[in-house]
Amino acid sequence: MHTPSPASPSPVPEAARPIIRFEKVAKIFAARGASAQVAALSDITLDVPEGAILGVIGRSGAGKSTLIRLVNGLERATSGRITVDGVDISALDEKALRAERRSIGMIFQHFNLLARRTAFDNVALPLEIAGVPGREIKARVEPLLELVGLSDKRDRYPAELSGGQKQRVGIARALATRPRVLLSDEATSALDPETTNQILALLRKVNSELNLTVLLITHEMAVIKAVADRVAVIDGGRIVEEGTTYDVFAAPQHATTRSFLSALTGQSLPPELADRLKPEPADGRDAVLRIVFTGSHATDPVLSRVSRLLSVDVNIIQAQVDEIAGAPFGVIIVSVPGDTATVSAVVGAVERLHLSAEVLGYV
Ligand SMILES: Nc1ncnc2c1ncn2[C@@H]1O[C@H](COP(=O)(O)OP(=O)(O)OP(=O)(O)O)[C@@H](O)[C@H]1O
Repeated sequence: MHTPSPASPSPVPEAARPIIRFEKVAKIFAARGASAQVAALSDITLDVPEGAILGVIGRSGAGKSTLIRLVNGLERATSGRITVDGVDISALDEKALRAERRSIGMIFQHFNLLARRTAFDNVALPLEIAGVPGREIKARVEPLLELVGLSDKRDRYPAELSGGQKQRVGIARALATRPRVLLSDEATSALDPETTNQILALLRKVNSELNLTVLLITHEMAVIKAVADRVAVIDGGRIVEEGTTYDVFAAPQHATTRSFLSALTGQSLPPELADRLKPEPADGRDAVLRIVFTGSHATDPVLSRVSRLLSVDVNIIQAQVDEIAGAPFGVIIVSVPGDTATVSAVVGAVERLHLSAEVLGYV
């Protein structure tokens, strides 16, 4: 049951310098007519390390779009500071902001291509606006079309392209001015799963080949799992959890994170079992445990060791081995006899093998 990720991310050193920084940022939308004011973001402090792909995940209305739009100045912060490569975006006037946007590429859910321009001319547009001479435009656009795999579609109009091809044009256009960072606003939400994986693989490719930092927003944990080195979970305008994708998947701390993770296969219980699960132990009930296998221990024969060591029957209910950020990751749901002594012996034995075990309930 191995789900291949689009590409294996290369680890970003923990100590990489932050290229995008949010420092105590708040955004309040003013009241209008009968609508009250909205605190869209509160106390956001977040670093995006250079060369990383950081994914921000949250439900509808959590503040994701507002957060990403602050980075290229499409929204202005009410308080706090946002810097991109040391430049304080919140302090720029409109003219300086337009110049700065050349170093901040952006791609969109609905691609935002100009219908009357070919693929080539869409990619060329930001260069035309920047006053780059025609010959140089050609020399820059052609390799970009090649990079995104669209050389043979250069003269096609958006209406003649598939969703995935349109997003490839969007990516090439975002890269035209050689940005240092790329913002991705739900770039795969309008695409089917296979095309989503291809576009995520392309993002990973441009991230590693161009050392481009990517800040993406999404409402899908599968996107985070496939492509992000780090993840920030946003809820009600606040970041409730942040860390490497691997650590957050292995040990989610916040209820919102857990609920996003439960949508991924292997994390949640089969519904029939979930319905029967009781919070308290009782005579004759078995305990249901979730054991998470990570890193170098992901493929250890832990269950047979625990079973042999403690002479306990370990019954596997569900098992999945996967890959997150290029490293193996497994989730196994088991049941064991539910008496307190056995449960704590099993949990202790699993933890001594450097894995984590959580009692989900009793059946
Ligand atoms: N221009 C605006 N004026 C007033 N309120 C706004 C404005 N833009 C966003 N909001 C409010 O700010 C909050 C956060 O919105 P935002 O669009 O950032 O959320 P989101 O996480 O991107 O949601 P979705 O996934 O649905 O796009 C919401 O309550 C929204 O109604």
